[in-house]
Amino acid sequence: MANLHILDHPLIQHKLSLIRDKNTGSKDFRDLVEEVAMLMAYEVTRDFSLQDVEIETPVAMATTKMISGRKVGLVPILRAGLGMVAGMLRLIPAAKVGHVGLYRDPETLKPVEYYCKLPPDVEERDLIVIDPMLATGGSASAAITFLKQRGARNIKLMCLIAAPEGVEAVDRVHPDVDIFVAAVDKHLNEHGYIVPGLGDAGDRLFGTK
Ligand SMILES: O=P(O)(O)OC[C@H]1O[C@H](OP(=O)(O)OP(=O)(O)O)[C@H](O)[C@@H]1O
Ligand SMILES: O=c1cc[nH]c(=O)[nH]1
Ligand SMILES: [Mg+2]
Repeated sequence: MANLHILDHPLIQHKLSLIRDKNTGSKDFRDLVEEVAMLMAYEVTRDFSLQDVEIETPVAMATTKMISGRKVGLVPILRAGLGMVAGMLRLIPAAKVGHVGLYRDPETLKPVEYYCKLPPDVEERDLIVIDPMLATGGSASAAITFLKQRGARNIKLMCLIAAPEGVEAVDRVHPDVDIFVAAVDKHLNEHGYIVPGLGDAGDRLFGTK
């Protein structure tokens, strides 16, 4: 699939194994999710354009490069997407953060919206939707649809772990969206959980359950 990018850097894969381990407690889980999000941000921003700038080093004038004026927005899907925000802001500190609150109904597995607060100029920004888990794809698809309804056009999706079903679902509804993941797992189980996955990302981040 042309718009699926699997980020297989050794540091990302090593940390993802620790995140998956059921014996990793909430504090380490949070730290690792933040670190992996930061490492993934490095790849997700690879296509940012550069412009020449003139600077004076202690030795000479130089023509060098800086990121050109695109504005960036991060859009975590609540709750679990919050765990990835701080790591991404370490690399993209000028980004504004919008929040979309969705939970997945445990019976129907359909997303239910409960919150949406976005930067006012969302249509001018390059948006990165973030959520650790892409399972059926319902939540990510719904979040991207909200953003498009509010005028956003340039949207990427970044998740730690995806199920093949979720990648296909997002690609079917939003073929214009590039999807960045650290791993595509085997399948979903009968409760809609990714196998082998990491369990419930929100519960593991925040110690609920
Ligand atoms: O691809 P889907 O089938 O929609 O599932 C993925 C969604 O499920 C999880 O959220 P959850 O509903 O558990 O909410 P939470 O983050 O508040 O725990 C996860 O963080 C995604 O948002
Ligand atoms: O495996 C899954 C699927 C949905 N949400 C999670 O947190 N984990
Ligand atoms: Mg959850």
